[in-house]
Amino acid sequence: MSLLVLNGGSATLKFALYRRQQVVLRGRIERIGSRPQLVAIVGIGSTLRDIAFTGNDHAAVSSALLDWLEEQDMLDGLEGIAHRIVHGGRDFADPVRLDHTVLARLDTLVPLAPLHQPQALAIVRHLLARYPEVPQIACFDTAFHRTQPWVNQQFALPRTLTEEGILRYGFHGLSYAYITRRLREMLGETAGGRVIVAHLGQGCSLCALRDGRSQATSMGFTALDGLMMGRRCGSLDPGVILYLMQHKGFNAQAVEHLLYHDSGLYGVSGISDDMRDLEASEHPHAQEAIALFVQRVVHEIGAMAAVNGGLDALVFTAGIGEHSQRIRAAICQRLAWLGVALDETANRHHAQRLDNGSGPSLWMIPTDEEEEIATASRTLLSDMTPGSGFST
Ligand SMILES: Nc1ncnc2c1ncn2[C@@H]1O[C@H](COP(=O)(O)OP(=O)(O)O)[C@@H](O)[C@H]1O
Ligand SMILES: CC(=O)OP(=O)(O)O
Ligand SMILES: [Mg+2]
Repeated sequence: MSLLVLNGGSATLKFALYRRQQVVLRGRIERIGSRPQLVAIVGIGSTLRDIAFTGNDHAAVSSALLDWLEEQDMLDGLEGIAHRIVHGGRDFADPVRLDHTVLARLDTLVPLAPLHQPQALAIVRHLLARYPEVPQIACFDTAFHRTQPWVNQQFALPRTLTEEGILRYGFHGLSYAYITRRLREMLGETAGGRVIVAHLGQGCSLCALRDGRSQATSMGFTALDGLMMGRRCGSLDPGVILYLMQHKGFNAQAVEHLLYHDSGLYGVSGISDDMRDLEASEHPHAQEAIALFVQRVVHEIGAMAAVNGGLDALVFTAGIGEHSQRIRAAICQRLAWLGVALDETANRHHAQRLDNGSGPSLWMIPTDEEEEIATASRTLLSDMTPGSGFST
């Protein structure tokens, strides 16, 4: 029996195939929307390079992936497909079986996550038609934050709007749940301290944890708020949007494009949304984009430390957090006031433990959203398919 996990990002599709509880195959397809390309595959002798990507959207790319997996006999005994769904709104927190009724409710959240929700739901619809008997499960990026204290979920807006669900939801919850589990395995009781996790990837956010639970996070109603990202600007004075609409002729669509596609590292550098390209560039605008990125992270870590009343541990994860020694060093240097002291050799070698023995502990922990999705789905799947072995 096997479980396929699909994690659709704005321009990526990550996948992992589990047999029992072991991952037997995983990989990622990047640049969906322009030139889909398989970047890495682990766990099987052959590669997906021979895959023909005839279409260029998430449903077409997932279809090509499924064709290939079938050809390799990898889907024999497929008993479930589990998805990362970015927005669960107020109604969805626990993993849920996807059917057309649930999909219709998740459709209403598309405007709150236009980079992620429509792509993921298109994949689900495609797979429901293709494998009608295979249960599909949604795991939500918002779920981990739903237990936050009331004050950290509110905007200072009129209550009527709050009651309609205009709240701070927060995202990257599957990543934070995975990191929390890893910290607990590594640290035991001390993992319950004042922890900040910095998920710095294409999307970036912070989470303040206490007793292993989310206390506050930098993303809000949508995945636009908080840190500067690859193409998203993060926190912005809402007055800027009013000004653009009232005086510069921007309509809602133009604002959406500006905020989700043209801003962030890409907009400030004018070069790339990818930290690797900016680090390699000597152009002053690339260096300024990096400086602003670090400034925003430092600023928001200060806020998260204030929420938690101090800092016992700081974790870096996701693409930039896992791979950029330069960004980690620049952030840690600016956090000396919190007692943060980086071991530069450990940082250069991308070691798991990064502090020099004094101050808060510092960590680099590769995230694994697919593993979290697989774990979160198993109980539901075992209830649906008794004897399947999903819970064993
Ligand atoms: N070696 C590296 N050095 C610096 N940044 C990197 C490196 N590898 C990846 N990144 C950054 O990580 C980003 C991708 O992060 P990732 O967490 O995989 O994104 P997502 O899952 O949201 O698509 C890239 O856009 C790039 O900015
Ligand atoms: C929610 C979000 O921003 O996700 P990603 O980092 O995959 O873009
Ligand atoms: Mg991501």
